[in-house]
Amino acid sequence: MSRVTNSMDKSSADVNRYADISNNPLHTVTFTSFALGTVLGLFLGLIKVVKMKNLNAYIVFLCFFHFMEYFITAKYNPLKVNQDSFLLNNGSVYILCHLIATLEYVIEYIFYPNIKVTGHSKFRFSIIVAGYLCISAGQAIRSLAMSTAGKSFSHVLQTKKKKDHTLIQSGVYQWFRHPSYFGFFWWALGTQMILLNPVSFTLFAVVLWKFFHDRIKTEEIYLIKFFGDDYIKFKTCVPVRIPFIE
Ligand SMILES: C[S@@+](CC[C@H](N)C(=O)[O-])C[C@H]1O[C@@H](n2cnc3c(N)ncnc32)[C@H](O)[C@@H]1O
Repeated sequence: MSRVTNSMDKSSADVNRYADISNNPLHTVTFTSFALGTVLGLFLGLIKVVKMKNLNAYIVFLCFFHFMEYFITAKYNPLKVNQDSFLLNNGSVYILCHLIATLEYVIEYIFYPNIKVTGHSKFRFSIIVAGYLCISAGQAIRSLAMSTAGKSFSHVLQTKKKKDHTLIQSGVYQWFRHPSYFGFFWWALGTQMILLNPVSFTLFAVVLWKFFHDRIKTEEIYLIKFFGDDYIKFKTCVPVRIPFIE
C-alpha cells in the first residue's frame, strides 16, 4: 500500500516538474536537436575552407539560437516547453528576412567580393567586431532573461494571469525592462553586421523595431492588469533600452 502511495506521490510531483511528453514528442525533439547540431557542426567545420566565412558563422549562430530557445525553456520552464519552443515556426516574415539576408550576402559577394572582404578596411573590420559583440551579448542577455523569468516567461503573450506568474524585477530585469526582446534585437542586428549586409541590416532594424514597439505596448497593457501599481513602478524605473522605445 505504501508503495502505491509513494508512486502516486512521485507521479503527482513529476507532473509539476517535468515537461508534458504529449507536447514534446521525443522523435520530433531529438530529430530537431540533431538537425540543428548537424547543420551547426557542418558550417562550423567548413569555416576554415570556405570563402564566405561570415555566412557560415551566421548559420552557426542561427542554429545555436534556436537550440538555446528550447534548451533554456526545458531547463527553467519545463511545464511550458513544447516542440514550438525551438521557435523555428517564428512566422513567414522571420523566415523571409533570413532568406533575404542570405541572398543579399551571396549576391553582393558574387558581384562585389571586395565589399565583403574585411582585411582591407578598418571600417569594415570594426563593423564585424561590433557584430560579434552584439551577437554574443544579445544571446547571453536573452538566455539570462529566459532563465531568470523561469515560469513567468512564455514565448506566447499571456492575456490571462496564471497562478505561478510573478512579476520579475531581478537579475537582468534590473537593467532592462524587456531583456529577452533587447537581446534578440541586438543579436539579430549583429548577424547582419557580421554579414556586412546594409540592406538587410536596415530591413531587420525596421521590422524588429516595429514588432517590439507594438508587442511591448500590448504586453504592458496585460502586465499592468496582472500586477497593477507594481508594474507601473517597474515601468517608471527600468528602461527598455531599445532605441526610441519608451
Ligand atoms: C516572450 S516573454 C518576454 C518577457 C519580457 N518581455 C522580456 O523581454 O524579457 C512574454 C511574456 O512575459 C511576461 N512578462 C514580461 N515581462 C515580465 C516581467 N517583468 N515579469 C513577469 N512576466 C513578464 C508577459 O506577461 C508575457 O506573457
